[in-house]
Order: sequence, then C-alpha cells, then structure tokens
Amino acid sequence: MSGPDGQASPALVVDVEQAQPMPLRGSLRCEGGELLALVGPSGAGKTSLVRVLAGLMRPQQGRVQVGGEVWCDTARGVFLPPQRRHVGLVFQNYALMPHLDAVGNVALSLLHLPLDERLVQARRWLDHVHLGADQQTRRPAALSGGEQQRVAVARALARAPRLLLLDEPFSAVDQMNRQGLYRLLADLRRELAIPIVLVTHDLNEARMLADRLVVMDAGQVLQQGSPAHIHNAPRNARVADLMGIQNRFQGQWLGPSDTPGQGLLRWTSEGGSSEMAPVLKVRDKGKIPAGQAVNWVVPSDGISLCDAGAVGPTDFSAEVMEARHLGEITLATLSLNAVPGARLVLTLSGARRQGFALGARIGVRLDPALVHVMPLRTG
Ligand SMILES: Nc1ncnc2c1ncn2[C@@H]1O[C@H](COP(=O)(O)OP(=O)(O)OP(=O)(O)O)[C@@H](O)[C@H]1O
Repeated sequence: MSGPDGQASPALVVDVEQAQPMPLRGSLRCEGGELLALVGPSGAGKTSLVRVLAGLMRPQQGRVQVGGEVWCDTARGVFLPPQRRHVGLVFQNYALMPHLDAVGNVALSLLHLPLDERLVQARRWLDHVHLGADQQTRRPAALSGGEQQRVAVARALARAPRLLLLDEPFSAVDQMNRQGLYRLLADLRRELAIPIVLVTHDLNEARMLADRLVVMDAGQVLQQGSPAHIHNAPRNARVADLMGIQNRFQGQWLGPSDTPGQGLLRWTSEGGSSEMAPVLKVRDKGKIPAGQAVNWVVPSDGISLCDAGAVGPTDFSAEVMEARHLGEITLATLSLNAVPGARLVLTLSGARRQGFALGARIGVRLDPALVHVMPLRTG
C-alpha cells in the first residue's frame, strides 16, 4: 500500500515477550492505512500492549518498528521515549486540559510553531474532525462527550503521528455521537495512510471498523486476521468464545473420508450415544489426528432452513425452542432431533421469519464447506 506521497506506507511491526510486571506475548503487524483492532476480555493485556507501542512501558523483550524507524529493540538496547515516537494517543477519558478551549488544547501539540501559526493549524485540525466554529472556542466542560473526543483526535493528529493509538475512544460517548465518530475514523483511515490501532471491548465496533483483528487473552495474542476470517475460522474454542460465536459444537474427528480433501466429523453431544450421532463430511485440512475430540463452528452463512417435509438424507430435523421477535429481526433457537442437547442459534429477518413459532418443526442444512473444525483446548 502507498501513502499520499507514493512512498510505501510505514507498517507497524511488533514482537513482545514478557512475564513481568504482567504477562504479554505476541507478534502483530499493521500496514499503513490499515486499522487494527485489539479485542479481548478485561485484563487481556490490550492497554498494556498499547503502552508498549507508545513507549509508556518498556517490555522485558521485544521490538517495535514503524516503517524504517525502530522505536524499541531490547536486544540492541534501543528504547525511544514517548515524545520521540510521533505517536498520536486518544484515550477513553479524553484527557483534555479543562482551562483551555478546544483550539488551545490542540495548539498544545504544536508548540514548535509560532503562536499565530499554532492557532491557525489547531483550527485547521478541528475543522478536519468536523468540530463547529462555535464549539472550537469552548472549554471541554461545555462540549459533549463526542465533541471532546473530536478535540482529542485533532490534538493527536496535530502531532503528525506515524502511528495512531486509540484506547477505548468511544466508551464514554453516547450511541448517537458514536456513529459520527465511527464515520470520522473510517474517513481518517483512508486519508492518513498510517497504521491505526484501536482497543475496544465492542466486537461489533471492531468488526465494523477494522481491517485486521487481534484477539488477546491473558496477555497473549491468540489469533489475528481479517474479522471475517477469524469469525469463520477461529483458531480454537477460546477464540470462538471471545468472538461471541454461538454455533459452536462438540465432535470427534474420524479422519479422511473416501473423497479427497474431505474428512468425517461425528457430531457428538454430552451424554448422547456416539453410535447414533450423525456424521458430517466436511473439509479436511489434514491437521487433526483421527479419533481426537474437537470443537467445530459453522457461521450463519453456512446454515439454511427448509420445510420439515423436505428434509433430505444430509439435512437435520429441528424444532423451534425459542423465537424472540426483536423489531425487524427474530432471534431463534433450534434443537436438533439427532443430537440431544445441541442448540442452533439463528438471526432471521424478512420473509424467513414468517411462521417461525415456538414448537414449529423445520429442516436445517449445513454447508459442509463452511464447517470449521478446531482443537478442543486453547493453546
Ligand atoms: N503496571 C502494572 N503492573 C502490574 N500489573 C499490571 C500493570 N498494569 C496492568 N496490569 C495487569 O495486567 C493485566 C492486563 O491489563 P490491561 O490493562 O493491559 O488489560 P486490558 O485488556 O486493557 O483490560 P481492560 O479492557 O479492562 O482495560 C491485568 O491483569 C492488569 O491488572
């Protein structure tokens, strides 16, 4: 990817490994012009990783590089302090100076310029983040949460950062203002051509905004990739859980089938007899030994419904256990006759919702190409 000047955009490349003061381990890469979202539960290490990138924490071992600049390389004793890193930082709590108006707050990032020029540039950045002229002369207390966050973003950008770090920037902003900030961030991503790292608890936000997701847990990077890839092919059961994947099931991998590239997956249930359990023919990536207990997932794109009377030999008969009608969508839970205890959760909209009532019988088809099998344990 190229920046506005035609140069290769500076990628962020990170490799960290430490046990103290908290465990932190993983490698990641974010190209210029890409938005990478760090997701994971509370205490996963997202903020700690951001602190390493900003130079607020020196890792026990690690390397942080942006383009050709090495900001940290513990093996070579390199560690640039935050002020030498050209990092734009935006936090949840805005961290604005309460006694300065919006222009004054942004001007703080421009102290290297003469005063007149500082104010001109500060206004330019505030225009850029769409803060109205009237709001620009107000102090933070007289601005909404969304407006304050625009000031914080303008202040971060005024430093001409080579890396933009956003730590839960939308958490304190109400839903309506959040939508505007999402649009702003999407525009900035296109214009800036620098790597942007966003920390968020909100998976929907991450999926909507990010080119790349990094899933963290207990200080470790568990998986990274495009939101769609991680959703469709989580590396393990823990990633599936953290991504909120509902249709995760148990199974036993039986090994290759008689069709090249395809293997046999027995769909087991807790307490059910395994002889009676149905066997699916799905993609075989050759990574799992025969006989191993597995988890498997199927995304909603891989699930289709048919009439109960049209159930074929590879389909499943199901019963509607729950149908919650929420405005334009219905959340449905189905139980499958062949797999006691297995529950399939679906979101339905439009005509598919018609006649979807408690107790109704229905046929379910799974697309074997979209079934993803993974090891049972996290690793
Ligand atoms: N300076 C520190 N010294 C020791 N432990 C710390 C320090 N800072 C954070 N921790 C611990 O490291 C772990 C990771 O914290 P971190 O703030 O990075 O998580 P997070 O993923 O950002 O969580 P949240 O989403 O709640 O902000 C937590 O268990 C936290 O208590």
